[in-house]
Amino acid sequence: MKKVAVIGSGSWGTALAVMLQKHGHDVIIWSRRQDAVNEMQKERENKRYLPGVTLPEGLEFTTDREAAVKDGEIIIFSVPSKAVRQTALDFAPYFTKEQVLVNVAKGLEEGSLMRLSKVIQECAPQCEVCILSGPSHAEEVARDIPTTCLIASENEEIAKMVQMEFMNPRFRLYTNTDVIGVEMGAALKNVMALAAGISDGLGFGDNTKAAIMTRGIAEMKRLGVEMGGKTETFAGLSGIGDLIVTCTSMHSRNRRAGILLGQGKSLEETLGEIKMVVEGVNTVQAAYTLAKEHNVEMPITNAIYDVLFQGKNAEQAVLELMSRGGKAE
Ligand SMILES: NC(=O)C1=CN([C@@H]2O[C@H](COP(=O)(O)OP(=O)(O)OC[C@H]3O[C@@H](n4cnc5c(N)ncnc54)[C@H](O)[C@@H]3O)[C@@H](O)[C@H]2O)C=CC1
Ligand SMILES: O=C(CO)COP(=O)(O)O
Repeated sequence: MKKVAVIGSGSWGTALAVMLQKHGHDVIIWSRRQDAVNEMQKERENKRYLPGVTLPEGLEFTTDREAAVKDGEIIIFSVPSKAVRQTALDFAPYFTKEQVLVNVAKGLEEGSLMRLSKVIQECAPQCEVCILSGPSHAEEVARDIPTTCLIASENEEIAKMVQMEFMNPRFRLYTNTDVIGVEMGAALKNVMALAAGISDGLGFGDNTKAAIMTRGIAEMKRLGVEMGGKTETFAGLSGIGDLIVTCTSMHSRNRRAGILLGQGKSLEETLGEIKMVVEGVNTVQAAYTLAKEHNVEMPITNAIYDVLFQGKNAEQAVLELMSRGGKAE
């Protein structure tokens, strides 16, 4: 079993650390906050981000970057997309070329609109970077609920190594070499989860949700393929799989944010209430810009952009989506 370091002590980083430690790895979590480290050490719980889950014996915590990664053979990056570049730059001097970095954040970099594995690779060119993605809420993975994900890397050997290390009877991993398709699916499904939540918040039904998911995956695929991803990846775990879980689960931060928006709360009020990262908000802006740049039709994305950033009434946005000219499927 390889030693694992987890950078970031939010819900996902903590859940992965708990799961890997319980299944035999030696895991250390790096947090930027000393009070979080103290609490996790003393109380054996991450009360803010993963309440109700006991942190297993042996799981360690630190705020010291060098100490966090010096023995780690696999390093998990689990900070929100907005923090990925700075975190990678801060850690880069301590990484060695033997270490494999696994990004688990789902989003695109604000401004550059880059995929996150590219951002990390740019900051730490000495390391292999791969991606863990798929339908996997932290709240369930931390409780050993059977989950399937994938490890994506153009280097299949690296993907297989991480797959073999991280797999256990409660956490099944597939490999995938379509890094672009995987990362675009992971990022764009959060936009659709906002849409699904808004629909729920407006009081619409299962028909509406099915429409958002089906037409949503169509536009996710259009942009993803235009950017170099493969069509079939969008039918897999990091496409339709993650779309299903995020659009339907009450664990989803993006869906819950959508529900509040649909109920009439402002974006500011909504983010204040969720208290965890809602990646779809930044991704809507990125996807909106990329769709324009690549001349790809993304009606649901555009509608969510208008609701979030142009003050459009959500019900009006739905009406406009439904009243577009007739099309062939
Ligand atoms: N929570 C989940 O079930 C899953 C989350 N993800 C992705 O993982 C990423 C992290 O999400 P969560 O753990 O849910 O977030 P979270 O909201 O639970 O925690 C965010 C963590 O990042 C830290 N943080 C915030 N700003 C930072 C900065 N500038 N520098 C360093 N650390 C910073 C916070 O202190 C906190 O520990 C996101 O991209 C999310 O989409 C992916 C799969 C599942
Ligand atoms: O990516 C996720 C599940 O696969 C988590 O989604 P949320 O960020 O919406 O909770």
